[in-house]
Amino acid sequence: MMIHSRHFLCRLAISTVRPRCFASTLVLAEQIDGGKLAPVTLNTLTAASQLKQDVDCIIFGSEKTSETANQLQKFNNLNIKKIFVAENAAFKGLLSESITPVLLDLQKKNNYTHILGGSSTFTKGILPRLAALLDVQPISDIIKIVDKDQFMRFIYAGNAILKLKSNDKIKIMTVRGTAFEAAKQGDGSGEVKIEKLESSVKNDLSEFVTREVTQSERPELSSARIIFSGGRALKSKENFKLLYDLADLFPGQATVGASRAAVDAGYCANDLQIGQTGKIVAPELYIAIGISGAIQHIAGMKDSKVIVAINKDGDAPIFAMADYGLTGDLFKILPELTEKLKKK
Ligand SMILES: Cc1cc2nc3c(=O)[nH]c(=O)nc-3n(C[C@H](O)[C@H](O)[C@H](O)COP(=O)(O)OP(=O)(O)OC[C@H]3O[C@@H](n4cnc5c(N)ncnc54)[C@H](O)[C@@H]3O)c2cc1C
Repeated sequence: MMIHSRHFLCRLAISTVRPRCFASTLVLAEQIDGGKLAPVTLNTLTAASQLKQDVDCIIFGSEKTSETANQLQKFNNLNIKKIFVAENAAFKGLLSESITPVLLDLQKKNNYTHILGGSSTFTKGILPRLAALLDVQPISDIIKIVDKDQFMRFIYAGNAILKLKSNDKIKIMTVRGTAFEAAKQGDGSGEVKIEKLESSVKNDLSEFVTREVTQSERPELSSARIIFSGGRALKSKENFKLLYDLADLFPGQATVGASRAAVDAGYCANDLQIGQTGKIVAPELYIAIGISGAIQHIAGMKDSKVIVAINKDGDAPIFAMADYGLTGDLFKILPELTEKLKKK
C-alpha cells in the first residue's frame, strides 16, 4: 500500500511539471495606448498561423490588459488556444527587465518551440534578452516562413534576402509587420481561453519614470495609407509645412515621413525617419519628395504598394524604384498639387 501511494505521488508530480512535448508557438502581443492591440501584433498572428501549430499569446501591461485580451480573443480562427494576461503595476512602461523573467518562466513551463513578436522597440528589447537567457540565437525581422526551421530575412540594407535554417530547439523571432498581411478576425465565438498569469516581478535594474508621447492628429507611420515623405531638398523645418498641408487633405489616412538627411538637419522629429535605421513602412501610396533614393532609405519603403517620386534630378536613383515620377522643382510642384487636390 505504501509503495502504491508513493508511486501515485510520483506520477502526479511528473504529470504536473512535464512540459508540452509537441511543437507550439507563443506570440508576444503588444498593448498600446492602454487597452489597444498594436497593429503589428495582427501581422505577427498571421506569421504564427503559418507555422501550423498551436498558438498561445501573452499580453503584458499595468492596466486594461483584459480589454486587449478581448480583442485578441476574436481571432479564434488562427489556432490560438490560450491568451495569458500578465497585469501588474510593475509592468508600467513595459520594461524588458521586468517582462523577460516572466516570459522565461512561461517558456520553461510550456516548452514552446517558437516565440514570435512583431518587430518593434517593445519586442526588440525583450526577445534578444530571452534568447540570451535560453542560449539560442535570436532571428530578427523575418519576412517569410519557409517551414518550422527555415526563415527568410533581408540583409545588406534590403539588397539581398537571406534564407536561414535554425537548429535551435527554440526559435525566437521578430516579425517584420509589412511582410505579412494583418490577421482577420474569426467569428469571435470565444473558444480561446483567457488565463491570468500571476507573477512576482523582480527588477532591481531599472525603473519606469515617465514617457513623453508626441501628440498627432495624423495616423502613425506604420498604419498610414498615404505617406508624404520629405528629404534634404526641403531645406528647412518651415518648408516641411508643405508636406503637412498635403497630408491634412486626407484626414486619418495620410501622414508625413522623412529621410535621415532631413531628420539630421532638424527639419522634423526623428520619429518620422524612414529607412534602415528608421521605420519600415508599406503604405498604399508613398510619395518621396526631394529624396535621392539611397539604399538605406529604400530599405524602409520599398514594400509600398505605389511609389511616386518628385525630384529635380531626372537621374536620381529613386526613379528606379518609382511607379510614377515627376521631374521638377518641389517648391513649384507641391503648392500646385495642394491647390489641385483641394479643388478635388
Ligand atoms: C548606416 C547608415 C544608415 C542610414 N539609415 C538611413 C535611414 O534609415 N533612412 C534614410 O533616409 N537614410 C539613411 N541613411 C542615409 C542615406 O545614406 C542618405 O544619406 C539619405 O537617405 C539621403 O537623404 P536625402 O535623399 O533626403 O538627401 P540627398 O541624398 O541629399 O538627396 C536630396 C535629393 O533632393 C533632390 N532635390 C534637391 N533640390 C530639389 C528641389 N528643389 N526639388 C526637387 N528635388 C530636389 C536632389 O536631386 C536629391 O536627389 C543611412 C546611412 C548610413 C550610413
